Parts: sequence; C-alpha cells; structure tokens
Amino acid sequence: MFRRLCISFFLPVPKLKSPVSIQNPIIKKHLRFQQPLSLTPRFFVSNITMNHSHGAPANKAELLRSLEASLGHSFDTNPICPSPDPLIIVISGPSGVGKDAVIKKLRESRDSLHFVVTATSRPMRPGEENGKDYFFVTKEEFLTMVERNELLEYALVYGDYKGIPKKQIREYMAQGYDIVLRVDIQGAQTLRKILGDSAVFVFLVAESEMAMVERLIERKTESRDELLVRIATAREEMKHGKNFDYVVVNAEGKLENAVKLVESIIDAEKAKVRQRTAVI
Ligand SMILES: Nc1ncnc2c1ncn2[C@@H]1O[C@H](COP(=O)(O)OP(=O)(O)OP(=O)(O)O)[C@@H](O)[C@H]1O
Repeated sequence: MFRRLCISFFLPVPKLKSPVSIQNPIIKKHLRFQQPLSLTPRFFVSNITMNHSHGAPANKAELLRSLEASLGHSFDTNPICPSPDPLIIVISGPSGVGKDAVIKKLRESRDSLHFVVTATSRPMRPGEENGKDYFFVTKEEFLTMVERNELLEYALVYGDYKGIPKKQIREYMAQGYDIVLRVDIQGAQTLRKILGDSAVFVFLVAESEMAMVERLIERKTESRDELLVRIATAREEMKHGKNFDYVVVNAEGKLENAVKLVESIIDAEKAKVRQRTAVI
C-alpha cells in the first residue's frame, strides 16, 4: 500500500487546463481518490482572494484550509517515505588495496555506520585495544561461540580464528545503524551465500597490480616471502570481482575519491524503492 503511495507520488501529474475533461483517462486515474467529478470540480470553485499580479493566493494558510475542505480531508504531515532499512555493507578486496584506509576515512565522515569489530583467537599485538581493533578471545571461547551459533561467519586465518559476532550486528541494526563488514574475499563469498542480495557487496581494487604491490611494499608489514604469497593470492582473488555488486577503484593518491564513491553507493542503496532487508 505504502509502495503504491510512493510510486504514485512520483508519477507525473498532468497539468490541468480548465475546463477538466473527465474523458481523459490519465486525469481520471489521478483523480480517483477525489470527490466524484462534476464538470466543474469543487476545488476549482474558490472564494479565496488571489494576488492578481502573480496568480498566487493572498493567504497560504487560508488556501490550505480551503483545499482541505474541498478535498474532505486534511493533508498528511507524516513522512511520505518511511526511514530506510538498516543496510549491511560488505567491503572486500585483495590484500593491500586499501580496505582499512577506506574504512578509516568512512569512520571519520559517517557516524550512522557501525564498523563491526571481529572476534579473534589471535593474541593481542602491542598498540591494539580489546573491543576496538578486535574482540580478543581464547581459542576455547571462540569455539564455544561457534557451537552456540553466535557467529555470522568465521574462518581460520594463518592458524587463528576470526569471526563476525551476530549479536553486535543485531544490536546496532536495532538502533538504526548501517553495518560495515570488512572481510577478505573468501569471507565475502561466504557472506554472499548467507546474506544473498540482502547486503551490498563492494569490491575494492587498486588501479593496477603494480600499484597494489607498491602499496604493500611501502606498508612494510610483510616479508619478501609473505609478499609473494599475498600477490599470488590477490591474482586469484581478482577473479571473484563479478560476485560483487559494485567495484570501487582506489587509485594512488585518490583515497578521497574512493571513499566518496563508497558513500555514494550507500546513499543510492538507502534511496532504493526496493530495499535490501537483511535478517541476522
Ligand atoms: N589511494 C591510496 N593511495 C596511496 N596509498 C594508499 C591508498 N589507499 C591505501 N593506501 C596505503 O596502502 C597501504 C595498504 O592499505 P590498507 O592497509 O588499507 O590495505 P588493506 O586492503 O586493508 O590490506 P590488508 O587486507 O592486507 O589488511 C597502506 O599503507 C595505506 O595507507
């Protein structure tokens, strides 16, 4: 019912040239909720004083009341469209494309987003904060969460478990937040199977393989051998781009553009008539 209301709101309403032709099917359709039409519809009869120089009413409030009286009901002040559903945004891409960098900027610019904190069984590194970077749990605690079906998705990454707690997503969605999940490509594939089209999947890429490798080198967090593994993995991962909804190029020195594009994707998704509705 509401969708019909929204759609009809956006339909072009034909300009009525008096006198009204009730033979015109388009006019008939658009006036189907009005009073039965007579050749001289009631709302054409007005005793409101008009400003003759501009054809505008002398008194807006008075004209509103008169229109309401003619239509037989008052105008609705409720929002035409309800608030959009909370959205789940999955951001993924090969290692070193800039997922963390994009998310860091998004965090600064949008406070309507909740960035899910992953649970991990890996030990805390210096400078990391429990509950901010990860939820650090023991392997036993992690496996208990798995048993209790508390994780949306989990994986064993280089000997450590990583998983997405469902409770956190539910709590923030209930408060109206949009949810951002940052996962590797395998994680995105698993989430696609679980969430289908109910979430939006964004594939982040560098402008070229060279740019991506240079970025990884400059980051100085991997050894030469680790770099070789990451590059080989990235080559495989690039083939999965077609399973995503959007691809965003994070070009060298153009981080802001990539962030803006992700923001536009979120805005466009929120304005969709047919919303994605994720149930966790
Ligand atoms: N548009 C850009 N231009 C230049 N440098 C960038 C850009 N985007 C990210 N970087 C830099 O590239 C490096 C890799 O980025 P980041 O750590 O965000 O990648 P990632 O995709 O999260 O990697 P991983 O999956 O391995 O954690 C970082 O040093 C980051 O500051």
